[in-house]
Amino acid sequence: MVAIETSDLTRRFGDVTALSGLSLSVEEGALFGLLGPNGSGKTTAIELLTGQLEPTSGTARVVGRDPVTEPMAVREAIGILPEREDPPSFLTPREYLTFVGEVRETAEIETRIDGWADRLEFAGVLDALATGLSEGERQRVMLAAAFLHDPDLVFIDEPLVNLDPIMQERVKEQLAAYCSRGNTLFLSTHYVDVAAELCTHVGIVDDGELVAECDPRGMSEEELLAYFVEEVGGDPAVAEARA
Ligand SMILES: Nc1ncnc2c1ncn2[C@@H]1O[C@H](COP(=O)(O)OP(=O)(O)OP(=O)(O)O)[C@@H](O)[C@H]1O
Repeated sequence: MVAIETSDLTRRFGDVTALSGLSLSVEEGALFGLLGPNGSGKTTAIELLTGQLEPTSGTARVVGRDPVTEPMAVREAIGILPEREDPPSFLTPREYLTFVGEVRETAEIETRIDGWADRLEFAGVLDALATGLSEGERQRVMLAAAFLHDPDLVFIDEPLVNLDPIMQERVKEQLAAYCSRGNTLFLSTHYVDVAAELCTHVGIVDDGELVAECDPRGMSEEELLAYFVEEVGGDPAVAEARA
């Protein structure tokens, strides 16, 4: 079954074409990574697929629904962690996650909050005001919010930003476990190591265009980096320096 399908999806902002003719298919159970340099269109793609932005042209289906005509149905079916999002400073993580759980009509909210706080190691700050949380703690709370109602498909823009190396490993384990249960993840990242280590499929975008797709399993990080640099027309010395 297909979780996400796009055809010629395009978004312009005035003279800037943020995303140009994206045609993509993501199977259910995939851990799909949209990999691209800064400004290549990754966030725009996520915003189009999650119904936050309307395309200039082209179409998308997400869990069988059209994000333009059925944005609420898409929103109900998915989880999302945008690139820049924090829990409100005047609420505790527990209060914020309870609110999200209630809006999402989540069963056993308390148990799920405790479960995610244990898995992502923020139980110690569950009842502290969010204003005092570190960047990494905020990111973990927001990750928990994206997964709290146990959606079949989750979008995450730059999943490991602000996390220390130990917590990065913990989050990678959780993301892989989520997909191993048959769920689908759509990540955007400009980190090749994240794509190489985690993803079952990678799409490379450059300047708003999908320039290549590959299965990174069986590729080393260096091989994926060399492939990425070649596809985005970067300086090969960057990849050679890492080999
Ligand atoms: N609301 C907007 N108005 C004008 N231009 C925009 C808008 N949103 C995005 N753009 C432009 O579209 C292009 C793609 O932006 P986008 O944020 O999708 O890239 P990205 O790959 O997510 O970048 P990064 O990795 O730096 O987060 C950029 O040139 C950006 O300046």
